[in-house]
Amino acid sequence: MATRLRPSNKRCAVIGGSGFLGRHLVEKLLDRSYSVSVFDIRQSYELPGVTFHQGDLCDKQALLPALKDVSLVFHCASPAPASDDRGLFHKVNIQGTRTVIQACMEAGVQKLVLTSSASVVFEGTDIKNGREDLPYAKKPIDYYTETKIEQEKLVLEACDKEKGFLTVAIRPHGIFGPRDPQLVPILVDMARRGKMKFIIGDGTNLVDFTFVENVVHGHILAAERLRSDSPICGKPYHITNDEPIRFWDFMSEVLVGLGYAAPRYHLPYALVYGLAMLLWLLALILRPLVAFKPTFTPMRVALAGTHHYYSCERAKQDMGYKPVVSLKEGITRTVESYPHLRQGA
Ligand SMILES: NC(=O)c1ccc[n+]([C@@H]2O[C@H](COP(=O)([O-])OP(=O)(O)OC[C@H]3O[C@@H](n4cnc5c(N)ncnc54)[C@H](O)[C@@H]3O)[C@@H](O)[C@H]2O)c1
Ligand SMILES: CC(C)CCC[C@@H](C)[C@H]1CC[C@H]2C3=C(CC[C@]12C)[C@@]1(C)CC[C@H](O)[C@@](C)(C(=O)O)[C@@H]1CC3
Repeated sequence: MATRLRPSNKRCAVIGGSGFLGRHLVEKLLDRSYSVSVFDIRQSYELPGVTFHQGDLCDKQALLPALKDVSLVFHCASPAPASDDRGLFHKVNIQGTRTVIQACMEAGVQKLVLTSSASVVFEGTDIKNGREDLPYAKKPIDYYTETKIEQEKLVLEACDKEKGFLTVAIRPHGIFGPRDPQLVPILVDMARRGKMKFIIGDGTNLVDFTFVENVVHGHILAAERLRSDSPICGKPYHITNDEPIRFWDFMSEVLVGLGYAAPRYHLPYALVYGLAMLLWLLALILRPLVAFKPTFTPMRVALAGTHHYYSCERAKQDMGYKPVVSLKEGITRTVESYPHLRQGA
């Protein structure tokens, strides 16, 4: 029996759909009766109704089959920030994104929603209620952010109403939630290694952490409002929980929720940042001889010791965005989703 084709505007592809954000996005799109194809370099799950295409997004011929009869593409693939692999970031986030844009145009895709990052404007100094018109960081702190800036520029510049190819960039910050691979697991690993006894700085710095379902909600809102007469074409949008929280209160709530002690002793921010820079340089110099990855990178220390929270007023105004899960509920659901990371597990 022929499968009933959904209207073209309900046929989408999620590039990076095997990842943390990607899988939550796929699940919500299925709930909203989209037909979904996933393109990813790895397959991390199976879901009824999802067509998986395995390949490297840098390979256009691998990409094109996943974009057949698709009108909407979500691009949420990226190498893991912790890899700190400059060449890989450049290959995937810059050259690969060019390939994604070319493939979308060749395949007749009408809408491309990019998952960017609020940190494209972050240079390691305080940002309080930052708006989207802040300039891109001239000195990004790490290679990941350096390539996320170029990636966002490529996608927003590709927006062309005449050609019927509309793009928008979503800038989440500090995504957390069930199945997150890089925040809670790394935090717990540090706690288990006795590295979470200290608070970097005075502990009062406010930051955004965004529950993953709110990020998904923002992506789908943008996709469904992306039309040639919409104000969102070719623009970036912060999507946050709209509840800035003290960085160290968030860390403590997650750690205590999982049975670990909260950080207690303060260390001067400048001292820790200077040490992190020294360690980074040492790792760079010794890389040909020995590969080691410092836990306290300059980016992580900067994120831990400065204010960095962003206004999502533009998303509220242009897309009617508001968070669907509160920070408190998000933290509770996240802690409950990691029984294997509990102290003593
Ligand atoms: N996690 C956060 O806090 C956060 C915050 C802001 C923005 N982002 C952005 O959100 C997106 C998703 O992040 P995540 O946390 O889900 O990461 P993730 O690592 O869980 O998912 C990324 C996915 O991309 C895939 N991928 C990587 N290279 C690929 C390639 N060459 N070809 C095909 N697939 C490839 C990976 O296999 C993975 O499944 C990324 O673009 C990231 O920059 C993440
Ligand atoms: C106390 C330690 C120094 C920090 C321990 C927790 C740490 C592993 C996370 C705290 C903030 C997180 C974060 C990202 C990764 C994990 C943390 C550093 C992030 C760099 C992931 C990529 C995103 O694009 C990001 C830059 C963003 O804008 O959301 C993230 C910023 C926060």
